[in-house]
Amino acid sequence: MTAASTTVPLLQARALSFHRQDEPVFAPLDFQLHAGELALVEGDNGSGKTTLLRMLAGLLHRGGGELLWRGEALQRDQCAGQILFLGHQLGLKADLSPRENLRIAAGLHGTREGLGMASVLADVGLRGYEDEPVRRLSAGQKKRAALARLVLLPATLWLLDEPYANLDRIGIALVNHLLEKHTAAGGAAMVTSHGTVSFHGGEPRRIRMHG
Ligand SMILES: Nc1ncnc2c1ncn2[C@@H]1O[C@H](COP(=O)(O)OP(=O)(O)OP(=O)(O)O)[C@@H](O)[C@H]1O
Repeated sequence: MTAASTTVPLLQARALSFHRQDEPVFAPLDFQLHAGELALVEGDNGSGKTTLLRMLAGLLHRGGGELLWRGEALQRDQCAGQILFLGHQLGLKADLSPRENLRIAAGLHGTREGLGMASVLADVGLRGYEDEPVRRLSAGQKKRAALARLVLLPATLWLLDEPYANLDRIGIALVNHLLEKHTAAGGAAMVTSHGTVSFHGGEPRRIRMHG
C-alpha cells in the first residue's frame, strides 16, 4: 500500500460531468489526486480537457457529480487561493509589467514563505524584463511571467492547460523542474499536454477523457 492510498485525497471527483445545451461534454469522471502527485489529463482534441480544468478552477459550473477537497465537499471560498489555473489566456494585465502583475497577485493571495519577486522572475528567465509592459514581451516570455505567478503564490493545486505551449527547450525544462519541485514539496498538479511530459517525480496518474 502506498502512502497516497492511505491518506485523504487532496481532490476527488465522483461521477463528475459537464453539459452544454443538455449534452454531456465528456463521460462521467472518477479520479483522485493526492498531495505530491501529478495527473496527466489525456484525450483527443475536443474531448473536454480544458473544460475539466476550467470547471475544477471554478470558472465553469459543473453539471453533475461530486467534487471533494481534502475529503469535504469543495467550497470555492474555502479553497480560494489554493487552486491556481493557468490556461491559454494567461491572466496577465498587458499594460503592467511582470513585477506589477506579481504584486497584484501577491496582494490577493499572499506569497510562499521566503520567496521574493525579483528572485522568482530571475528563476523563470525574466531577468532584465521585470519592468517591461507584458504586451511588449514575446509569447514565451509572457508564459514565463505566468509561471512566475505559479511559483510565487502559495497554491496547493496547479491546473495547467498546455503549460509547454510557446516555450523553448529551456522553458519546457523549466516547467518540468517546477512541477517536480512543487510535487516534492507536497503540492499537486493536473496537466494537459499534447507533447510528451518529462516528469521525474514518480509515475504520474492518468485521467483519460472520453468526449
Ligand atoms: N465556449 C464554448 N462554447 C461552446 N462549446 C465549447 C466551448 N468551448 C469548448 N467547447 C466544446 O466543448 C468540447 C470540449 O472542448 P475542450 O476545449 O474542453 O476540449 P480539449 O480536450 O481541451 O481540446 P483540445 O485538445 O483541442 O485543446 C468541444 O467539443 C468544444 O467544441
